Amino acid sequence: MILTVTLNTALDITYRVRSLRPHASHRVSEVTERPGGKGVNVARVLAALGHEVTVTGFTGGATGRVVREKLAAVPGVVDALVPLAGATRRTVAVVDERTGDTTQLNEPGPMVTPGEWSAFQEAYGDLLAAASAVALCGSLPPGVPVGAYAGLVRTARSAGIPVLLDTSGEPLRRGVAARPDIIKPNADELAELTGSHEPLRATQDARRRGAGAVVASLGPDGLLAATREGRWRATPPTPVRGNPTGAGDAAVAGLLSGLVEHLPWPDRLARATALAAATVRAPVAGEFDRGVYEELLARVTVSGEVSAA
Ligand SMILES: O=P(O)(O)OC[C@H]1O[C@](O)(CO)[C@@H](O)[C@H]1O
Repeated sequence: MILTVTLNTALDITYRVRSLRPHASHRVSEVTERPGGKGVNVARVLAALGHEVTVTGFTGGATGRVVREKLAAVPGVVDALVPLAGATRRTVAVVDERTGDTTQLNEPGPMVTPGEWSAFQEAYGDLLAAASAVALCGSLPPGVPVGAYAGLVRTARSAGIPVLLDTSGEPLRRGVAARPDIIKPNADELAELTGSHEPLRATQDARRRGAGAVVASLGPDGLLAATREGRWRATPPTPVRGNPTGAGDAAVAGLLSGLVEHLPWPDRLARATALAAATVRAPVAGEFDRGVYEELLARVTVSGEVSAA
C-alpha cells in the first residue's frame, strides 16, 4: 500500500458566497465539509486511481471524530490515524461565486504532547513495513518538532521506502537535507527554500540541497521537474479556471502513483498535471471527474530533455 502522513489533519469546510468583501457580513449559499489536510486529499485521489492507500497522522476531539466518520465513507482508504487529546483543526475555503476566487483560512491545529509524538513515530515505523511509498504532507501542528519531517524521511529511507515530501518553510528546509526522493513545492515555497525566484534555477538548487527530484507546481503553468534522469516542463492544454484547493495534492497523488507503477518521468508529470487541472475544474474542492481527467491527460504537453548522466 501507499502510506500518506498528515500530522495536521483538518475538517475542510468550503463556503460559497455571492461576493466576498472585507468588512461586510455574508450569507453563505452552500457549505461543504470534507476530511482534509494535504495527505488525506492525496489518499483520496490515490484511491480513486485504484491504489491501496493508508492514511496516518493525528486526529482528536469532536472535529477529529467527524474527520474519521467521513474518511470511513471514502472507498479504498484505510484509516490508521493516531488519537490525540487535542481537537483536530478546521480549515475554511471561501469561494466567491462572482469571480470564482478562493480565500483560504487554515487554523494552526492542536497541541501535540511529546508522548503523542512518540506514539506516532512508533505507529509510523510499523506502517512503513507494509508500504511501497510514503508521502509526508502539510504543516506541522504545534508541539511537533520542526525537524519532524527530516526524521520521518530518514526512517523511510533506512527502511528502503521511497519518500515524497510536500511541506513548506523550515520543516521543508530541514526535510530536504534528509534527502527525500521527491519534493513538490509551489513557486513560493521553492523561492523561500532556495532564495531564487527563477524556478528553473531554484529546482536545480533544491536538488543540490538534498532532494532526489524536485517537482515545482506553477499553478496554471503546470509543473517544472528537475530529476536525476532529466528536466521537464508539463503544461495543461488550456488555462484552467476554478477552485485550486487540493490541486497540489492531486499532483502529489499523480507523482506517487507513477512512482509505484514505475512510469517514466514524462508520464508521471503528465498524469500529475492532468489530475491537478481536473481538480481545479471540479465544482467541489479537492475532487475530480474521471472523464475530465482522461480528456486533459490526452492533451497535456511534456517537453524537456534527458540528462546525459
Ligand atoms: O497543512 P496545511 O499546509 O495547513 O494545509 C492544509 C490545507 O491544504 C489543503 O490540503 C489544500 O491543499 C486543504 O485541504 C487544507 O486542509
